[in-house]
Amino acid sequence: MNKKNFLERIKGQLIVSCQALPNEPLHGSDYMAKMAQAAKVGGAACIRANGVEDIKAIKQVTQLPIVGLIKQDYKNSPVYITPTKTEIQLLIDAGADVIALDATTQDRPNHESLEELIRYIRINSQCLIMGDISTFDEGIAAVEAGVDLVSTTLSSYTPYTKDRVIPDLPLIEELAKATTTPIIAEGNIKTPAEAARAIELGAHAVVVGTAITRPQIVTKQFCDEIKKTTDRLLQSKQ
Ligand SMILES: CC(=O)N[C@H](C=O)[C@@H](O)[C@H](O)[C@H](O)COP(=O)(O)O
Repeated sequence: MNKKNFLERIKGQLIVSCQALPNEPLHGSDYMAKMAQAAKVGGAACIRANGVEDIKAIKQVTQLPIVGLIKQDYKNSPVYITPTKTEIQLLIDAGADVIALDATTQDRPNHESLEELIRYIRINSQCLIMGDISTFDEGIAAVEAGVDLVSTTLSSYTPYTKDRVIPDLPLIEELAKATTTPIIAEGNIKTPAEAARAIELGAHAVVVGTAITRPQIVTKQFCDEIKKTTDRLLQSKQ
C-alpha cells in the first residue's frame, strides 16, 4: 500500500485489533471476521490481525487495510511477534498491507536480525512495516533501522518493562516528541478517554484490542469489580 495514503487514512483514527488465540472462546476466522465487521460499523479505519486465515477472512469482508502479524513461539526465543522471514513471507502472501514485527532489542537466537527482516520485506513486497517496541530507546532504534511506524505494543510485556504504567502514555508522548515517524499508541488502552488522550499526546493512531474484542476479559473486569463491592457490603453488615 502507498505509504502516504495509508498514513493519511489512519491519522487520528482507531485501529481495532481482532485477535483470538486457540485457547480463547472466539478463536476462528469466522468470529474474527464478524468482530472486524462490527469494528468497521463502529468506525475503525484499519484492523490489526494475527495469522493467515484471520487476515484473509477479515480483508474479504471489510476491505479495510490490515496490519498483519503472526504470533509464533520459537524455542529459547522471547521474540514471538513475526519473528522470522517465514512468518513475513506468509503475511506477504496473505495480503497484509502492513507487517507488524517485534522491534525490541531482545535476543533472537538463531534468527535474522531486525535489519535483515526489514530488508527482506522491502525487497519482496510493498508492505509497510510497523515496529513493535517496549522502550523509548527501542523506538528510536526501530526508526533508525527503517520501520515506517512505531507501535508501543510491547511496553509492560518485555522483562525490563514490567513496572511501566499502563497504558504507557508517557512513552507515547516521549516518542512522538522525539521523532517524525508516526507513533501508534497500543497496549492496554481500556477506555475511549485513554484513546483520545493518546492522540492528544501525539500518537498518529490508536490500536485497541482486548477492550473491544476479548469479551471474556472485559466480562471478568466487570465481575471482579462487582465482587469487590459485594464483598465490602457483606463485611459492613457483619
Ligand atoms: C503483547 C501482545 O502480544 N500484544 C498483541 C499484539 O498484537 C495483542 O495480543 C494485543 O491484543 C494488541 O497489542 C492490542 O493490545 P490490547 O489488547 O491491550 O488493546
